[in-house]
Amino acid sequence: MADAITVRNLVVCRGRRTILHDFSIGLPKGKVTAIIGPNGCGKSTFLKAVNGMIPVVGGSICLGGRDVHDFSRKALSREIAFLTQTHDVPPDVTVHELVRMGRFPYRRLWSGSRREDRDAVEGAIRAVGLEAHAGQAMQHLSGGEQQRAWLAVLLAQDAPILLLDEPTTYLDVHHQLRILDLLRRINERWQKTVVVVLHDMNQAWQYADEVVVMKDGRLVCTGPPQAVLTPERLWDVFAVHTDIVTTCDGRSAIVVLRSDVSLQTSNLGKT
Ligand SMILES: Nc1ncnc2c1ncn2[C@@H]1O[C@H](COP(=O)(O)OP(=O)(O)OP(=O)(O)O)[C@@H](O)[C@H]1O
Repeated sequence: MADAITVRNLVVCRGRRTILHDFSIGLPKGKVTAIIGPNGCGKSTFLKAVNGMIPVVGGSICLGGRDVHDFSRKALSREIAFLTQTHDVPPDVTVHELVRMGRFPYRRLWSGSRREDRDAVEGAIRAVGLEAHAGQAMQHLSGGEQQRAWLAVLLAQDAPILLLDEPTTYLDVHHQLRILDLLRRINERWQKTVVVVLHDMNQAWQYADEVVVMKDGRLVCTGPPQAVLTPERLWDVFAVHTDIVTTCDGRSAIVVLRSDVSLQTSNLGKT
């Protein structure tokens, strides 16, 4: 299986701190890869580096043999669409106007709105189920509706690689699964490469072809969910006791039994 993104010996620093240490990985083309790891381990930093948004101190990040830093911003946006964790929306921008911004990589100077742009925007709004809100200002939408609007921007961008940083934050459980189903469908129908940061290990278990486990800015391991998300590893990485159970529909799932309370309570008396 070819890699859509090849990362070799990546080192990223923020200020004086090294956040990613000698990080090497291949993210397989046409697959759904979930990245999991504790808060602050460098997941967002990794996605931002892949999207060429932050400087790297060492190593390389290549798309089809070409370093991401050799692409112009517009050319890279035709290859990678990135849904960040937080968003700033200019006041009074409607959902439709926002999603139209996803077509920026295809705009030419002086060209008006083309039919394919309009189709892409309307298709993306439909895909996330926001048709009824298309004319509404973003600031009047709920957190979950706003999140779906941002996802529509990503879909309208129509890049072969989608990077998503916690796309299910703010969503109720129904919409979380709807978004993950949608990503799966997009992946299967158009063979897009999806790389998604998830905190819910069961979502990674169910939706990902590959899971990347990170800790302290380093790669712990990568592989199919069942091989990677073992109770032993989840203990090592998250300090939680888990079990793998069979559900009533014959599938398997991870159950979190308890966290290592002793680790937390032993610190309570310290100031
Ligand atoms: N601009 C910055 N300046 C300084 N430190 C930063 C900056 N951005 C991130 N960091 C630090 O880098 C580390 C990794 O942050 P990052 O956001 O990549 O973690 P994460 O794994 O995505 O965390 P979370 O699960 O909480 O979203 C954190 O300790 C964070 O404080």
